[in-house]
Amino acid sequence: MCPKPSEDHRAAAEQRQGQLTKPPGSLGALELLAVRLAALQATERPSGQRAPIILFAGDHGITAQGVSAYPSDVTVQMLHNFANGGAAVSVLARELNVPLAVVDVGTLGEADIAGVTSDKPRHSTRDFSRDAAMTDAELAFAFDAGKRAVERATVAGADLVILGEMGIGNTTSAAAIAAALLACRAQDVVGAGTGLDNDGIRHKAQVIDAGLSLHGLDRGEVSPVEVLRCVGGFEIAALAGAMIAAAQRRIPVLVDGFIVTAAALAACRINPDCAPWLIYSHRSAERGHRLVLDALAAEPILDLKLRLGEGSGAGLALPVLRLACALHNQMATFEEASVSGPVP
Ligand SMILES: O=C(O)c1ccc[n+]([C@@H]2O[C@H](COP(=O)([O-])O)[C@@H](O)[C@H]2O)c1
Ligand SMILES: Cc1cc2nc[nH]c2cc1C
Repeated sequence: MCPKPSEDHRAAAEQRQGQLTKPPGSLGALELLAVRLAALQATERPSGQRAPIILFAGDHGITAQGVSAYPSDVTVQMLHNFANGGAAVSVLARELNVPLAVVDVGTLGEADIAGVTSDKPRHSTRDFSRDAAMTDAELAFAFDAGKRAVERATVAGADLVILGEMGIGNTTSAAAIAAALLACRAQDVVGAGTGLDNDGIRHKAQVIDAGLSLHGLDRGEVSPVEVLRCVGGFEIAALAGAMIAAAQRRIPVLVDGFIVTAAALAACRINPDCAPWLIYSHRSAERGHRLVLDALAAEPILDLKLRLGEGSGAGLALPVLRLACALHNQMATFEEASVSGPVP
């Protein structure tokens, strides 16, 4: 069970929005965002100041089938880049003045990396075109690793958490999860990922359809836990666990791109009560993202043709969210500013 947003605070925030010196609705989605955050944070003054980023990384056995434009080595190489402050999300975290926690929940890396938390059930998932990606125990471990990361990142309090991921091959896993849960063909949700050409995308779709058929996940009415176990990734399972853990702690989540949204779809199927706590940062350029967002009735904040991952889209949406709060909290009312309301 997850708690429900505060309807009293939502009503108070809606009323305040109606009194601020602007025509009603003129700040569009920013008004809805501030009202929604007020309800989630159960406060009259919503905030996005304390917004730790948690980035989960894992490797994928399915890369053996030639489904990514990059080799699996890049996942661990990027962990070093995150730790050294040179990745896109590292720059955003510095500029936004938020902490970045990087958690290795299943990369191929053998050695510990300074600045990266290692909490992994196994090095890489299995190739889901041959075997289930993980065992029940490995799935449970990764799911709980997500929960542990939320606990660590929010001990000092958090207004929300930003969730991101890194894992070569994970758009294949995310598309497989989406196709299984939305009961559609892989071709409806598959995309270029890090940069496949059209032939590569067709091959990727065939690999996914064959995997779904092998695991009996192409027949609708599938268990979301079984979908995660058979075709998921450790970072995707950790993301789903983190979302449910955050919702249980009344902490809103800023959801990043295609992969984090696929994790959100799984989390919402596992525990529908977590849905109100998930805020979608952007519409990714990855082709399947629109369909998954629509299935979640999600209206993302930005649409900037991003397709990087790492939590970078969510980082870019954070200033909009912070400014929506500042406007809500600081604008004068018609009465305070002695401004006339609409013509009666
Ligand atoms: O966030 C997105 O929408 C997104 C779209 C395409 C690719 N990515 C990133 O690219 C990697 C996966 O791409 P691929 O082609 O290896 O499956 C992974 O590290 C993701 O963070 C991320
Ligand atoms: C370089 C690189 C950086 C990334 N960040 C997230 N996914 C990525 C994939 C690649 C290939």
